[in-house]
Amino acid sequence: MAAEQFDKVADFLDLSDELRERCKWPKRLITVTVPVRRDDGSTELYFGHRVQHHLTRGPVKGGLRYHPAVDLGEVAALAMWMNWKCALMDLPYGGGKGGICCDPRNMSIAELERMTRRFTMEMIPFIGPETDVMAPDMGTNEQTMAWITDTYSTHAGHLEPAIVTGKPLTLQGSAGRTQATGHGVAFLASSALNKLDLPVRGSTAIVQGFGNVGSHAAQTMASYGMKVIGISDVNGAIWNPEGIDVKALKAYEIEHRTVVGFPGAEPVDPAKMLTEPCDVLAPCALDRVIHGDNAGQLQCKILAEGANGPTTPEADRIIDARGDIFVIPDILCNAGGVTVSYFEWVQNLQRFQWTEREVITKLETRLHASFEKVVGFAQRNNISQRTAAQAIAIKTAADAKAARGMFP
Ligand SMILES: NC(=O)C1=CN([C@@H]2O[C@H](COP(=O)(O)OP(=O)(O)OC[C@H]3O[C@@H](n4cnc5c(N)ncnc54)[C@H](O)[C@@H]3O)[C@@H](O)[C@H]2O)C=CC1
Ligand SMILES: O=C(O)CCC(=O)C(=O)O
Repeated sequence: MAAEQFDKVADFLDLSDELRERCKWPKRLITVTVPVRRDDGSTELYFGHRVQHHLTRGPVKGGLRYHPAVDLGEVAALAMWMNWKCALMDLPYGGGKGGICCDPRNMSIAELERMTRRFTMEMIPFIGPETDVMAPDMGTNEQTMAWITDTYSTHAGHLEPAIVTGKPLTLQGSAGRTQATGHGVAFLASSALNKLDLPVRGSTAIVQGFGNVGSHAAQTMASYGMKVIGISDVNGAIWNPEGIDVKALKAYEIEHRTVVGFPGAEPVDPAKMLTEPCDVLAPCALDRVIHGDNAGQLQCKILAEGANGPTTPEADRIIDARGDIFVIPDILCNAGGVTVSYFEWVQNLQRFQWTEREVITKLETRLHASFEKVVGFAQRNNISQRTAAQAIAIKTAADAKAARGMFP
């Protein structure tokens, strides 16, 4: 998907063959084996990957994912998208992504800690505040980042907070980082409603996924007065046409580790939920959930892509031909996370702390500017908003490569 999208945009930009090759292929692909002692005394081997797409514009930045579907190809695609996301948001970074093929839901906290520390040790030659700065993604969280900070800092002989972002506040994490991605999704969904002259208050939303991104997107949408009528997670989906009490759902989910069974809503088929009528559909979990078989049935006005890669190229073609859905493409829609990660890294390098209000204000200013840039570019060139976002980003990256010159 990432390569197909790239080729389309490279054609649009008329990139030279040399720049096309240099922009498309990742700089470094690293795979390590991670032996982990399980709690029962046995040892299991996991495969960990980190792909550093480009270092042309600065250190690479991007999350670390723990999921059974992780493989090198997936990580490479996610690293390429991170590259465009950072360029679109004008962050001084290239893109990177990492992952370990494992099922974190079937591992104890002690096993997760041992796996994270061993992976970090294997990565030490390749990461650093000026080369590669990881952050949370699916299946990882601020605790994972704390273990990475500790392992790296122990090796360095001093605390190195800028080695990762998305850390706990006690380890110089940034105010606002935990909610940043979901906040950005909701903020941009409300910007899109404004663009379409639809009222924000009382508009309806369906959110797939209730993890870091989905739960904060839903909570922020609810705080804007939007009605979140459907929410799903890996175990199932729930529905309430009057609007789900998202705060109460969060408390329920913390206790039960699922949204299923929440007393303030009815169960609904998770696949069918995606094609129900609503103003905003926000896929905030997996990739490729909007595909050739359901794109024609979508009844949303706005598709706010909180997840990375939720829409296949085939679905894109169907949505483009329909012309009645306002797409906020992933590299813009979920860029709130990496933007506040950048703020965290800057604060860490300066040994300085900003308030949550400062962080959120700076975040919204950047998101608003990029949103307007993408929507305007798409309109002027009569292209989709995904192609517009990627074109702006790929041109930025290609111009930086060209400015640095060709090979020595
Ligand atoms: N955490 C972050 O700051 C950022 C995350 N993203 C992307 O957002 C997406 C979600 O990431 P996080 O929220 O961090 O992960 P998470 O691990 O915190 O939550 C994932 C959620 O997806 C749900 N889920 C898994 N399989 C599902 C299925 N088949 N149907 C419905 N729900 C399902 C899980 O139950 C959980 O609620 C990923 O694509 C990630 O790459 C993008 C930008 C930043
Ligand atoms: O916060 C970051 O550095 C990266 C977040 C991420 O992995 C993403 O935007 O997909």
